Amino acid sequence: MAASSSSSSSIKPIFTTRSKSSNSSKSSLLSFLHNTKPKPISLKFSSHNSNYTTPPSFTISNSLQTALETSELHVSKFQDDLNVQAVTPKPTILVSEKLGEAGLAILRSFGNVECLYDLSPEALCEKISQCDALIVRSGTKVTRSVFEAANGKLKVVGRAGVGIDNVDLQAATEFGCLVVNAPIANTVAAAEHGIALLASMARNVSQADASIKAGKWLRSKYVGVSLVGKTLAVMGFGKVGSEVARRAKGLGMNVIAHDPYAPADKARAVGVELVSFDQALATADFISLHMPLNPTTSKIFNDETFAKMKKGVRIVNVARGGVIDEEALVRALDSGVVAQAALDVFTEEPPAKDSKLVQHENVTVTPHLGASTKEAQEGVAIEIAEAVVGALRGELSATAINAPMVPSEVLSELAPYVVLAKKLGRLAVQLVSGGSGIKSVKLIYRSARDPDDLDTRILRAMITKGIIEPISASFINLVNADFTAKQKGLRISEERVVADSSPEFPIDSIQVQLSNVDSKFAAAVSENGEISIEGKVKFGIPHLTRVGSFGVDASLEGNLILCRQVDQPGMIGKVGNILGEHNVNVNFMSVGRTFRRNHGIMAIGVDEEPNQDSLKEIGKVHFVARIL
Ligand SMILES: NC(=O)c1ccc[n+]([C@@H]2O[C@H](COP(=O)([O-])OP(=O)(O)OC[C@H]3O[C@@H](n4cnc5c(N)ncnc54)[C@H](O)[C@@H]3O)[C@@H](O)[C@H]2O)c1
Ligand SMILES: O=C(O)[C@H](O)COP(=O)(O)O
Repeated sequence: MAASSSSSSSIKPIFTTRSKSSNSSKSSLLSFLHNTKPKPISLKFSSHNSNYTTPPSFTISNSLQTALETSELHVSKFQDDLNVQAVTPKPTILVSEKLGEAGLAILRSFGNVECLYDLSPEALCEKISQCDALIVRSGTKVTRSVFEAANGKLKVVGRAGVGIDNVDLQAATEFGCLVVNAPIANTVAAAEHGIALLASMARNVSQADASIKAGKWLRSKYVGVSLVGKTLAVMGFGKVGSEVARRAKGLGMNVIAHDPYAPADKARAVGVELVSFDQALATADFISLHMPLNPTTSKIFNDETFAKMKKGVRIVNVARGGVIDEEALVRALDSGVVAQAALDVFTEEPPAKDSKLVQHENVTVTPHLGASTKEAQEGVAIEIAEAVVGALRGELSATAINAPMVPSEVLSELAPYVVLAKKLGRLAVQLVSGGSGIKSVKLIYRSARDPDDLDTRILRAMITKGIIEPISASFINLVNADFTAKQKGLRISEERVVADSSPEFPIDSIQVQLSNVDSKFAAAVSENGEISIEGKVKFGIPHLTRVGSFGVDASLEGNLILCRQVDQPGMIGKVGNILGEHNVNVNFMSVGRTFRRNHGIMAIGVDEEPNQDSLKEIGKVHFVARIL
């Protein structure tokens, strides 16, 4: 290799990416979920990825200062000995409503648990800034003020139950706070309560009970109606609705259902016909509500829709009070359009003592007891405690409401690509010249897998995080990456390219393209005028494999120097010497060129971060510097 001695070079040749070499830092996906100072939590993945030789336990460190994090991924030989709590300060978990003992025991084994029931909104706001996690049921309103008062400390809100209408999800997302729920454990309890209300309403059980206790014996007043042969419309054919349908069929009812999102085959499997909203209202003798409360379902049962119902219809609501316009229901009861209603839930809980609806003689009420069986409460407590502890450990939750839900086996497989994704995002943003604002990002995944068999949401979130974190004043995590990107006017699109390789590995390569921006490293600009970089995972390690039009092979570990050069003998030696003189150890060099003796780039991996002097000197090497 020969270095030319001719002159006339502009000296802005070097682009470096730096990294924290942080084997000591045991930060985790939690710091990626919540980005305060890196907290030492280790993230464990199961070991079925054949890229690994030892059962992998990764430490993903997170440092805002570092431009490109490397040395982040390492295989711990002490995985089984790693006691998470020993390396993690105990998080504080506030439980604001009664939770089953089994769940509390799980929480106590992990953090400091404070059970403070019946906190006023003000007291909750005051307390929350000391809490890493908050666990609620339906009685605690987790408002924007709570997230504001948390001052960045609150990492996860756990809803011990299904409905998350009492949590301001938008605010949670903006503040990067993960929300998880416990969607499974109370399904049967809610369905059983629905059936209990249905039967007791039809047979006037609660009214008759009250009258007999008041010393009366009114046998003819409380003649009921039969269920068998009647049509029940289940509104919302999800977990609870389908269980109610199953049970109602067992009672000999004809069951129809309305749910705009339920698959017809799921209904068919239960022997239920899916019908339109209006059809359900017009046909049903009984209507049972099982949809969530959200802006589209709020007061969906109102004067107009009651008018479409069969006269004398009977309504059960174990979903949410807010799906009914309660004043309209009183009018429908008074006019006889609705013969009876059985309600477990109310717009305001508890409802006003003089509520006309509650006091109505044709209304049966219970105080939001749907989920209140011993079995369901123990189950919910365990379900939510595990979800919250998992989130605090940095694991992605399968019940996350405002973040991609990634099953653990998928996460395990994607783990090295998650690291690659973040590094590519970080690298891409550093290639942009100072004055350019990034507006459009394209992510291209090359994979032999069927698109349905590859969930890229977490990769997209990681690349987005990598790109916007350095250009954002607020902390960015998986929860708020997309939101913040949108706020910044960043358009992110994804493309899948079918690769001709083995589907054994989920992804061949990930390419990040930034369009309509100038680059401080001209070689990173592809023929199409975009900043373009591509990476692959090789033996579990993220590699940079393409910069602009140049193929390279640089492990994204340690510090990386990228420089443009003219391909000719002597270049590697020259640059290597300069680094050696500055006591910077080179651990690899990769040269990419379009064709022989033409322009190329050099990717140099170094153990120590090179100082400005050494970079300047490298810049003086003519054929390294000249073409930049
Ligand atoms: N009373 C209680 O104690 C209690 C207990 C458990 C659940 N719940 C409530 O019951 C509801 C259902 O719970 P789940 O676990 O079955 O939830 P789920 O998500 O499994 O089911 C909800 C279903 O409603 C459907 N849906 C959404 N919008 C709809 C609309 N406009 N019309 C008809 N269907 C619509 C969805 O597609 C989904 O299939 C929730 O509101 C939950 O909070 C109450
Ligand atoms: O949405 C739910 O899970 C139910 O409404 C249960 O609410 P609870 O936890 O307040 O009983």
